[in-house]
Amino acid sequence: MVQKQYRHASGLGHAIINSRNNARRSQRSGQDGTDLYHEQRQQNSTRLQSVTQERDLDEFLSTAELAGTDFTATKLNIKILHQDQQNPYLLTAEQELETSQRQQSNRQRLTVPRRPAWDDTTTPGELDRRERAAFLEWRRGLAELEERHDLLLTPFERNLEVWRQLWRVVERSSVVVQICDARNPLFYRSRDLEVYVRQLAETDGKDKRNLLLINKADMLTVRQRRLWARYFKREGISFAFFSAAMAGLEDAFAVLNIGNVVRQELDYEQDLDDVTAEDIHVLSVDELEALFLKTAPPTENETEKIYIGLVGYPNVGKSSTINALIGAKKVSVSATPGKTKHFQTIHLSDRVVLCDCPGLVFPNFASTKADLVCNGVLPIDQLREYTGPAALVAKRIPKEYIEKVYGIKIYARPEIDGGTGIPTADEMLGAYAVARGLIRSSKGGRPDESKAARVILKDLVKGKLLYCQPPPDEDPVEFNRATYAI
Ligand SMILES: Nc1nc2c(ncn2[C@@H]2O[C@H](COP(=O)(O)OP(=O)(O)OP(=O)(O)O)[C@@H](O)[C@H]2O)c(=O)[nH]1
Repeated sequence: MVQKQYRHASGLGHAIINSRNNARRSQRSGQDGTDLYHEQRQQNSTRLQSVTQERDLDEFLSTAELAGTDFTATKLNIKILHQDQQNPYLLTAEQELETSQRQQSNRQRLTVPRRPAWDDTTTPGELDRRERAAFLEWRRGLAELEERHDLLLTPFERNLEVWRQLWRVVERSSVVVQICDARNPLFYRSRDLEVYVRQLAETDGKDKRNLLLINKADMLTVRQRRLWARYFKREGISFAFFSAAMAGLEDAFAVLNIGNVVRQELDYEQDLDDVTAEDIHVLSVDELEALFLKTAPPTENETEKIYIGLVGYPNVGKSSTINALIGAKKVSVSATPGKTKHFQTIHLSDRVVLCDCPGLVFPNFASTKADLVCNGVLPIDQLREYTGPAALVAKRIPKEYIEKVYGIKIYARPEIDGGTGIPTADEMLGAYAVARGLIRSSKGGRPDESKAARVILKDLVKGKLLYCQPPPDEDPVEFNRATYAI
């Protein structure tokens, strides 16, 4: 029993014993026992460094068995974190890096299905068979990517009929507009669709162009638009900012752009110098229509119609954009994903015809399910595991901002008590549930965190709680600072 206790305490015990022995050894090594200066120095240096000490410390960290406690050592600073500070459904910084490297090396496998080749001799039956076979092959490739490489993908469209609609839109259009949500443009962009558009242009011999329309630009600050504009320009991506919500509200819309000029001067930054006021201008509907015409490849004559394909994930605002363009409610707008079911053509003017594709989720990488929920591609009402997405909200959006939006107070375990100062999912949800009186009757009146999560996550997706993802290599905290300072 005694032995067992001794073994159990070996890490910490050894660290202490070694340190005592070191001290004794150093005392003994003094020739005459009077060299106090050297002794002190030796003791001091033992305290401040070193290899031996690190070894003892490592041993301590790797063998300590304090239940519910995790250790992180940063240089000479040791932080003791409670395990509940790291949500098991989120990735650690190391895992994030590792996942992102794996994603990078498999990026070219995120394809959209291609329509197989056909000509006048192909019968409809034969084409149907080929399309099904090609589609199955494509699905197999993505399934393999998910399973063998352990990569999480968006819940991409698995209905061949929807992809057939996309094929028709892309074949028909001379400009393919991918509409993205400004809060995370790259998440909603399919690079491979752009490749497909270029390939089709080559095989069909009819020029086609790509355009990325960053909708919901009203959710971005001027600086955020500038950083994105710089990124897109450097990447050679044709882009434009738009706000379907503001398009009809002239005063609010004007503020978006007048604000630009004033604030642009105020927050002048050298490295954003190559971004012009035009690059970050939020287009009016007339300007958007003019951009479609300008982007389209030259036509043989002035009367030839130009087909503009509008493509995008559910809920990025395709219907709102079309409504803004046509200026009348001919297309219904809804907050429910997946409303637009069929490819429809809308004659905007004598020259411009819009081809509206059903909203569809492209294959793209995601780091966690929580990330998918926060980007609005997994339905919140059917959510069972809500702590991951809630923890992501609490991690990304400063506590003070959440408190202000809801008029609540959130307790977060302070750093001195092993916390991070950032609320955990439970701390944030508990505070919200208590403040709103969301109580679980079946659990003896305990706060209903699941209901709280649903409300908060829906507010995030709607933009009431605002978080914007920065371009690659930009710091998210810095990127969102102005939003949370208001
Ligand atoms: N803040 C803001 N919200 C917008 C904007 N455009 C659309 N929305 C909102 O985003 C939600 C989805 O808009 P829709 O136009 O229905 O989206 P959709 O892409 O047509 O969706 P599907 O029909 O499912 O394909 C609605 O709640 C809109 O009010 C915008 O420019 N700014």
